[in-house]
Amino acid sequence: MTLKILVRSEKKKKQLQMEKRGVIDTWIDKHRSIYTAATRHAFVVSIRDGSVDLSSFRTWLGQDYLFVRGFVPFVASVLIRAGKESGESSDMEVVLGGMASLNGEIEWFKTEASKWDVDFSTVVPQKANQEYLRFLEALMSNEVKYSVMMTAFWATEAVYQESFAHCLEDGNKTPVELTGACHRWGNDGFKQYCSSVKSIAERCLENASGEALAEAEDVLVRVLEYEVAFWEMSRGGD
Ligand SMILES: Cc1ncc(CO)c(N)n1
Repeated sequence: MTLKILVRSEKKKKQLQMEKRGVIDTWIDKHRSIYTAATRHAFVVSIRDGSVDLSSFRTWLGQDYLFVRGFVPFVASVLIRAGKESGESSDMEVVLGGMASLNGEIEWFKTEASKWDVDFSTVVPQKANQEYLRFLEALMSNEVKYSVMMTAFWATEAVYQESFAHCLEDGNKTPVELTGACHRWGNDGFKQYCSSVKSIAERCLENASGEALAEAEDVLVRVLEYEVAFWEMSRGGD
């Protein structure tokens, strides 16, 4: 290949890659500071550098167990909408896969609770947890557009994926007792699943009205804010 043709084909490749960037990436760029706050929170960074305070971890564990129990009905409602609105596409299978992994997740929380001596029956949901779940509950309404719901669903899962994958990246000093949590959300399968959910959301947003786009962007930012507030709870210790 001559140099000219090579340069041209590289340009073309770049163009194609650019075209693949969807509206969600544009929003993340626009709201980069809150996105980083959600995915590189001090609690997550402390897991990665090994300085994590175990009482913070126990607080997070108890609160996240309650969150996940509240998250299941939200995912179930996404599943119902996927069955109704996505026609022949595979949205339903993707969401069903997410539901299935939540089953294992709840079991994992219980095992961790006994390991860390956390008694879930006495854990009380904190304000940030309640508010986040109330927000997700409002998104379960039939009035909420499928594209908006999917955007929220993706953002919730993606924050955990990005956060815990960071704790496993090169150079980490993550304590071995905490690698289970990191693998749960930081593994490649979960990354792939998040990417499938993102593609669904992007496909819906491509055909969305201006109003739906504005709502989806707003919901994305709010999820990121709720995630930051959720991590913040761990600061309080038990
Ligand atoms: C707060 C929170 N956000 C996202 C997830 C991922 O499912 C989780 N378990 N908890």
